[in-house]
Order: sequence, then structure tokens, then C-alpha cells
Amino acid sequence: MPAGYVKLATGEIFKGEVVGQEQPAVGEVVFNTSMTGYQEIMTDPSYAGQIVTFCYPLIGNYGIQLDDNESNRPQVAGIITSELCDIPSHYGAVKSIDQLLKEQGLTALTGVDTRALVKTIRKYGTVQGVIACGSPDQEVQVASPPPFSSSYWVDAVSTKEMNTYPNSGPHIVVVDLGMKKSILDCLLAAKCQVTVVPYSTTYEQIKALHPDGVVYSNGPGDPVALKPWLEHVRRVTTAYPTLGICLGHQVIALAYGATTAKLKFGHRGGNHPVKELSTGKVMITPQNHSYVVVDESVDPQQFEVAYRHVNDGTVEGLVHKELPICTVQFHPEAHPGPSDTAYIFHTFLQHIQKGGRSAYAFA
Ligand SMILES: NC(=O)CC[C@H](N)C(=O)O
Repeated sequence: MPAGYVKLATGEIFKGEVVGQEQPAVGEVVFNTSMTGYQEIMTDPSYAGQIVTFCYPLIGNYGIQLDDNESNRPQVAGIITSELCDIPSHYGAVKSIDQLLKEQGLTALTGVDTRALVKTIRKYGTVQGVIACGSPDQEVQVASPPPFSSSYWVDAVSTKEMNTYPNSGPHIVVVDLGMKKSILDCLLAAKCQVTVVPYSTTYEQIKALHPDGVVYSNGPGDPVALKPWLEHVRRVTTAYPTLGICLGHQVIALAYGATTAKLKFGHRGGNHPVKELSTGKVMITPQNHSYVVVDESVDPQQFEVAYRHVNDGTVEGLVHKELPICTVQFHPEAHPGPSDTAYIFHTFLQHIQKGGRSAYAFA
């Protein structure tokens, strides 16, 4: 394996060996603390434009599985590991992570002191970085990716056409901002008929589909990138019972006048504790986000903060006081991570089936 390194925009260099393709990779360097689920993480479109550092020291030991993709290809800009297993041992493994990297033209850096790298990110905050082969003294020329505040990222991962999934239950339109396949799986498992639409679908186009409810999905980048569509988000959520997940939650908050801010190093992992304020219950949730809805910007006349992160108190979900809108910053669809909050889907659907208008049915 050729020697390589990752160089952060703040100047720190961490050495390792390059695996996969040997072209430089550029992206925002983030870290994920999950102990399993590397395949789901790599294929989650929310990670577009990001280089993921895995905190768990051994990655790849159960290989790549047939059914664990969250989209049709890896979406990360690159990965960084302490150790990368190239001979997986699992009955369901169809290939090694090494093969996947090569097939998909992805760059990874392994043999890295990931503890030191993660401590650096925690200290200075998330920054851009470059993975490259050779010595860090040689200059590498790589084009800077578009900023996360541009709609480039959602545009790159959202479906280009409408897709329908017939079923016997209520009709749910999912606005695909970078949808994880598990969101679709959860809705289909609950017997919903699902129509997945591009992020740029207008209110009128959604209305023409006669949905019983609407889901705004997870996705990459900064939610402000979707500013041109907020008017449609506002009209859709005023008209239909709505569930917003992660980027979907942030975009709905923006559509109602709240603001978002970037966390120093985000929440990415499989064990983030979240308190449901109506019951005092704490659930362990999978998370993967940089941005949060700013507490003080939430209009208390319209929304109630329904969930909070136990570690840092940040907003983890909103319930509208009159309209049937519920939003969550965490991932009820799990994959990877615990499914403690899978009930969010059931509550949403029960609410639709009851035909209720009051948001308090969600709480
Ligand atoms: N998983 C997501 O939907 C992430 C939302 C957004 N891109 C963020 O980083 O905060």
C-alpha cells in the first residue's frame, strides 16, 4: 500500500497508507463513533462531500453485505481508518471493503492514529482536508468542492425522477433530499404506498399526487442551501401531516422562520441520548448531522421543542402546536444504530389514519 496522509485545512498532517484508488480525495473531515455500520455510513447520502474518520479501530471485518446499502453507491468523499480488514469473515459478505473502494474509485487512508485525528477535530472543529499519496511536502492540486451552502449537494444525491412503490396503506410522498433507503423500507414495512419525489418538486406537483402524508428526508450539506424551496415546504406542511427527518427537520424549521447553526464537530454515531420532553424518556439514537436548529429562533407560538440531546441540550425535534407536523434531528429509521425511536413512524401513520389535524397527537 502506498504511503499517504491526510492534511487538514488547519495544517495538521496524519500519516497512513492509501487504499482503493490513489487519486487525492477532498472533503470535510468528520468522525463517526459507531462500532458497526460502516457500509450504511459510506452509502448514506447525508455524507456527500465528507471524509469520514471511523473511531472504531477495526473497519471492514464483516465485509460488504448485499442488503446494507443506504443508496446505490458510496457517497462519502473518502474514509479514514485505524485498521482496514481486507479478508472479511461473514457468511453474507459479497466483497471486501477494499474491493468496494477500488470498484467505486474511492480513496481511503488506513493505519492512521485516528484517536489523535479525532481529538484534533474535536479541538479545532470540523475542517476541510485532503487525502493524498506520497509525502505531505509535495503540493497536491485538488479543486475545492462546492460549499455546503450550495444546492449542488442535495441536487447531486436526490432522485432525478418520481418513483412509486404500490402498497395497501396510506399514500406517503417522500421528498428526497438525499433519502436513506431505510426510510423507504420503514414506510413500506408499515404498508404505506410511497412516492419518492425529487427535492425540487413544487407544492402543486405534490398536491396533484393526493398524499395522505409527507416525509422530508435526511440529506447532505447546509439546510440554508434549500432556501429557494422553503415556500413550497411551508405550503406542503400546512396542507398535509408531515414528518421531517434530520435535514428534513432543519428545512421545515427554516420554512417557519427558525434559523440553523453549525455545531463545532457535529453528532455522528450510534449512541446519542435524546430526551422526549413530554414523557422524560431517554432514547438512544443514531445521529449524523453538523447543523442544528437554533433554540431561541424557534417561535414558541408555533412550535414546541419535543426532543433534546441529553449531552449538549440541542434541539432534537419539534412538534407544531396546531398543524400535524413532527420533526426529528435523529434517525428513527436507524441503519446503522438502534431502533428505539422507530415508533416515530408508527405515531405519524396512526395520526394520518385517525385523520386528526392536531399536532398533539404526535406528542
Ligand atoms: N443526516 C442528515 O440529514 C444531515 C443533515 C445536514 N446535512 C447536517 O449535517 O446537519
